[in-house]
Amino acid sequence: MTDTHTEVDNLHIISSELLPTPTELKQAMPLQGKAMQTVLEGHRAVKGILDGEDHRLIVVVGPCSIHDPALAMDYARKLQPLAEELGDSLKIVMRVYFEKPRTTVGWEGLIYDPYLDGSHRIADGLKMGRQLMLDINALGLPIGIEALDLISPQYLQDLVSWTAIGARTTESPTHRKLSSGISSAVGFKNSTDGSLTVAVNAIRAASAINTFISVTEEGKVAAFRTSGNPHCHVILRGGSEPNYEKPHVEACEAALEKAAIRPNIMIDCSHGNSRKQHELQLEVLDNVAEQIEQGNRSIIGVMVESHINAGNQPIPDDLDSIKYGVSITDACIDWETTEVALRKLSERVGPALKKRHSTAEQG
Ligand SMILES: O=C[C@H](O)[C@H](O)COP(=O)(O)O
Ligand SMILES: C=C(OP(=O)(O)O)C(=O)O
Repeated sequence: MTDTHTEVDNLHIISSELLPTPTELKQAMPLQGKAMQTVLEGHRAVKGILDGEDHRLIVVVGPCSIHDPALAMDYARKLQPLAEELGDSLKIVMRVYFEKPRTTVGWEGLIYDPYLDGSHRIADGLKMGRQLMLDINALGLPIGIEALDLISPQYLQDLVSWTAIGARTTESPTHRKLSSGISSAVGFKNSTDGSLTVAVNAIRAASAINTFISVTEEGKVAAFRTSGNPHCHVILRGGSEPNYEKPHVEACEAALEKAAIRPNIMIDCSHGNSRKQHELQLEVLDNVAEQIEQGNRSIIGVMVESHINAGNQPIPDDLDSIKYGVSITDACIDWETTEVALRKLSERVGPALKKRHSTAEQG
């Protein structure tokens, strides 16, 4: 502790460890070449969809959490050709979630605990995370994350094409301020109890000018002033009951219109909407496709939790016995199911998306 330490502060701090600065990490692992092009194109496409200039549907798909970079690359190598194949109708963004918000306690993701053993080697987690994000972007596959920690974006956010604020933090003023300065589009989930108002309020807050305290890329504390993020949208993820069907979507449209916010809605097929049963994501996806076929104009994207193999597993005591390609957080659908589901989605919504775009242009 420093010499400003008194007998009444830091009572519960056991230790602290300096981390590399964001500049140090970025200089060692710079964003350049194809990876840079992927992020630029990812921003452009996602924002174009939210602005109604690009007819496609955003599909944020991938593991609930990343626990093994090599495995994440195996998944990315499967997803990238599919993203290219379906690129006329779907803008596929890989879920690369490595900060996990827990309801109480549990493994907190690759950045906070990269070795899955409670050692919390954050410096290694940041390095592993940045390298993985560079590698996925270098394949031409854009990345979506959940922004949970308020400082880690300085290390990683340049690699992100779409950002979520989770159900547990949408009401948090500091996450709203952070979002107002994030360069990518940001989706706000409804809260875990199903409340939509917090997400609508979050968009209002994040699109406004804000000031917040954080660290600079050189690791100094600074007050950051933001211009507000014009590309925010709602994510309906269900609560105690699902909220993806037409009446929920219409209620969400009305709430957004009342708040003078462009009605852009993403449907999370997982979480409360699947009642945490991974196979039920397919029913949600079918329902969304039907809504779009029937003329829905506000659904701009879907989220799907998918991995190489289905289901989930607890983290075993013996880490060598962890099952390959299976989630260690929420259960996911497997790759084969994902591939079929996304092809079917593309086939079903492709013509309807083009039609809604051309009628919007005429109108
Ligand atoms: O998406 C993952 C989980 O739903 C979220 O992190 C909460 O997990 P928990 O309720 O298992 O802690
Ligand atoms: C934690 C997540 O979702 P939610 O915030 O909706 O619970 C998630 O998408 O990983």
